[in-house]
Amino acid sequence: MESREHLGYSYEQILQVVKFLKLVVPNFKPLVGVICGSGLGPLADSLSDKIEVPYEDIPLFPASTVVGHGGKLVFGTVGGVPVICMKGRFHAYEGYPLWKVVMPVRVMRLMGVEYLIVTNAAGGIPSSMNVGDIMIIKDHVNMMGMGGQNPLRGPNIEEFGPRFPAMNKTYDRALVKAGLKIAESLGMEDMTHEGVYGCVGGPNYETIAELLMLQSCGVDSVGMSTAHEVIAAGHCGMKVFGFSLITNKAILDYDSSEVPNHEEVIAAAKAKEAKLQGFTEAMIKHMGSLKNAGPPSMCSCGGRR
Ligand SMILES: O=P(O)(O)O[C@@H]1C[C@H](O)[C@@H](CO)O1
Ligand code: HPA
Repeated sequence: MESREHLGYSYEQILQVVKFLKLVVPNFKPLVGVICGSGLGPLADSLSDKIEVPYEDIPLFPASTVVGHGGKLVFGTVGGVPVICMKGRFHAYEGYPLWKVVMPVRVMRLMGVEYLIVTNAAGGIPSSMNVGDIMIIKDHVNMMGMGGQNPLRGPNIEEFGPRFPAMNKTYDRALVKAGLKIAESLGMEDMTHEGVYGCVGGPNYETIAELLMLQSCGVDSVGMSTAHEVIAAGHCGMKVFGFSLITNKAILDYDSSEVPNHEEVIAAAKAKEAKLQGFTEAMIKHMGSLKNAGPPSMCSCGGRR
């Protein structure tokens, strides 16, 4: 066969990472995976009985290079629910190919994760969204994917999922509704929205014309991550819940004197640390209760696991 560009880790390489982690945390089967967005690493701090593994100690793992992304896998529990947390994610703009960006999602799946919580820092487009609000993600527009940059590009690994996966059910509706209810029960209803996340490549923030285009496409929050992880998670049958922390308002006015910057992004995340920890913990407990009550794994991963 004609040779093709190298497009990812093999199933065996991902298993190799899983085998390493199972030696570090024997008998630990996480139900929930959490990916912490920019400045949102403290979401991992509320885990009990924590075991932290720096990315540099894990075979084949990329390194976190962005300020506000810690660079550790954290294992622990929340209300008795076993959780694996990525304190620090990888972005395409760091120079990583997308198959590398999503490798930890596949590792999580093979460790046993059934529910994935993705979080991010993002710019808020509707004027009703304020800095410090959260937006529960009901769907995404993946600008990078539409240009052909997709973490599933290349040979399909059948053990994870099909060649042509559907994406219309990937943000689990029941979890979106549960998230809205949980936010209300925590007194967060005035700061909680439901909307569509738009993924751009970064690392520059958007021009005004780009933001206006995204707005006209139905995008409510804009960021530089998440969609790739969600695609990989949907491909291997995970149930996904996600939220954006609105760290800055999209600037749509040519005469505005404001300029978006990463410092304000980190500061906005710091200011909401406690609330977001409480919200994420409640979502994890809810996922634990679904597992106890409901039917077994919905994963499409078959074969060799
Ligand atoms: O990892 P996330 O998507 O939360 O980080 C956002 C996007 C860029 O990495 C950075 C820009 O400030 O924050
Ligand atoms: N645009 C893109 N990514 C972001 C933003 C933004 O305004 N804020 C935080 N991450």
